[in-house]
Order: sequence, then structure tokens, then C-alpha cells
Amino acid sequence: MLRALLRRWASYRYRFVPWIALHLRRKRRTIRYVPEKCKDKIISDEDVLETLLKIFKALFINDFGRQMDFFTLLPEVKSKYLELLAIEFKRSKTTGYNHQSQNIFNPEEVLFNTLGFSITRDRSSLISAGTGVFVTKGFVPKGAVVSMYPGTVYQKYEPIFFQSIGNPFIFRCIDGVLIDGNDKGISKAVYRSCSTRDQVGPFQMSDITWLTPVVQNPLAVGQYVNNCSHNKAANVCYQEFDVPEYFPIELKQYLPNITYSHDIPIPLRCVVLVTLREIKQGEELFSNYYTIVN
Ligand SMILES: C[S@@+](CC[C@H](N)C(=O)[O-])C[C@H]1O[C@@H](n2cnc3c(N)ncnc32)[C@H](O)[C@@H]1O
Repeated sequence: MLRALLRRWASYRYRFVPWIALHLRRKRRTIRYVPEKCKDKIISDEDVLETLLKIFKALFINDFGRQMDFFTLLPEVKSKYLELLAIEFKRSKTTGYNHQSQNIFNPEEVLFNTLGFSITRDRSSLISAGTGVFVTKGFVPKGAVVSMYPGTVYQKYEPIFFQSIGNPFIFRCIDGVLIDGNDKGISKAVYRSCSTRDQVGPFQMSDITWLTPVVQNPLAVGQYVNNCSHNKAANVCYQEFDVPEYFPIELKQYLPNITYSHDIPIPLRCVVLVTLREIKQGEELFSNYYTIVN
């Protein structure tokens, strides 16, 4: 019993903010948050952006196709939708691939049709590790964005103490920025409140559906990826990504992150999970909780 409790504490303490603060100096010497050989990004920011735009555009077209009241949409949303449809139509003409013109798909199918794989949460293959994330269809090539780490983004001076108690979902970026990916309790309420605050007219600035059982961005399950162990090597790595100012406003509704406050104007921090090798159908994703690249 005591041993089980100690084991639980050992795996959770690195996400308990007061513990991090107290041990940061010592940990810098002993834990390699960024191993020397991993200082460079695995893939470029341009590649991350390209993947996100590709999947978000496909989701946008699919979601709007589902709406019966298209003609009641605001003109600016309608024109953006038509613009994207035109691009998609042109693309399907050149590639001969026209999967989205007639059918409406669920988000997992859109992911598969667009990036060639689907992922989902399920019981982990590790005993007593709870839920994990699996590739359920297709395969993910090496060096591809396979998931996103959702949550509220806190600068290191912002208040997160109460949210952090008993919360194993707090992710620490290299510069001390914290992302709270817990989909329950105070964390959930804070995310929802920030999301409502930031809405601009008809446009949502972030995705809140990762807090519910029905997600609109199927990549937003990265907080459930488990830590590697001695017989399960890491097959994905965390990579930080700052959303550029020119990111299309109508696609921000698929970004599963939101800033806690707008005290200083800074780009939105996202964290994506990038594959370290090809991952096949049925495999579980494993990261190394202490390896992040920025
Ligand atoms: C960010 S959560 C990951 C999702 C978690 N499996 C769940 O079901 O909520 C981190 C927690 O998952 C569990 N965990 C992660 N990796 C593990 C591992 N290799 N062995 C045992 N438990 C693990 C630990 O309880 C840890 O505090």
C-alpha cells in the first residue's frame, strides 16, 4: 500500500507546481528537461503549421458542410467557407481524390482522410497506468505531428497553485510556461471561462470540446499519452509551437489551448507531439515526460 502510494507520488510530483518550484535548481542539474542531443526541433515550425492548417481546414469544411443553416451564416464566415471549398475542389481535381465533396464524416474519419491515421484514448497497455492514446487506423510516419497537448496556458508568474493540487496533467515548457491539460474540476472551469472571454463575434478563439466526450479536434488528446517505461520506449516527443499572428481566425476554433491572461501580448503557446519513428495501427503512444524541444 505504502509502496503503491510512493510510486504514485514519484510519477506525479514532477507535475505538482510547488514541488517543481522547490526542486527546480537541483532538478536542472539532475533531470534533463532538454537533453543536449534534443535541442533542435524534430520538425520545423513550418511543418507543424502546415499540418495543423491541413487538418483544421478539412475539419472546418466538414463541420460547415454539416450545418443546414449555411445561408444564415454571417457574410464573412460564409465567404471564408466558400474560399476553402474552392481550394479543396481545385485540389481534388488535381489529385483526383474527392472524399469530402459528398459525404460528412466524424472528426476521426476526417483525420484519417487527411493525415492517414486516427488516434483515440483507450485503456493503456501498461498495467495501472489508466488511459493511454493509441493509433487506431492507418499509420503515422516518422517526424509527423500525431497529437496536441490541450489546456490553459499559464506564464510562470500566473496563479496555478489550486489547479495544480492532485493534478497530473500540468505540462512544463522549457521557458517555465505551464499548460494545464486537466479536463475536470477547477482546470475545466478556468479553460471554459477563458474561452468565453476570448470569443470574437461569431468566432471561437479555441476549441473547448476536448473537455467533453465528443471532440471536434481529434488530435487534442495528447495529455493522455503515458510516460515511457523500461520495456516501452518513447515513440513521440513534445515540441513547443507558438501560433503565428497570421493564423486564420476561422480555424482558431480548433486550437485546444487558451492563454490564462492577456496581461502582455504574446503568441499562443501550443505543444504538439511528434513521432520519433513510424507508428503502426494498434500501437500506444509513449513520450518521455522530461524531454521537450522548443
Ligand atoms: C498525464 S497523465 C496520463 C494519463 C493517465 N494515464 C490517465 O489515465 O489519466 C499522467 C499520469 O499517468 C500515469 N502514468 C503515466 N505513465 C505511466 C507509466 N509509465 N506507468 C504507470 N503510470 C503512468 C501516472 O499516474 C501519471 O501521474
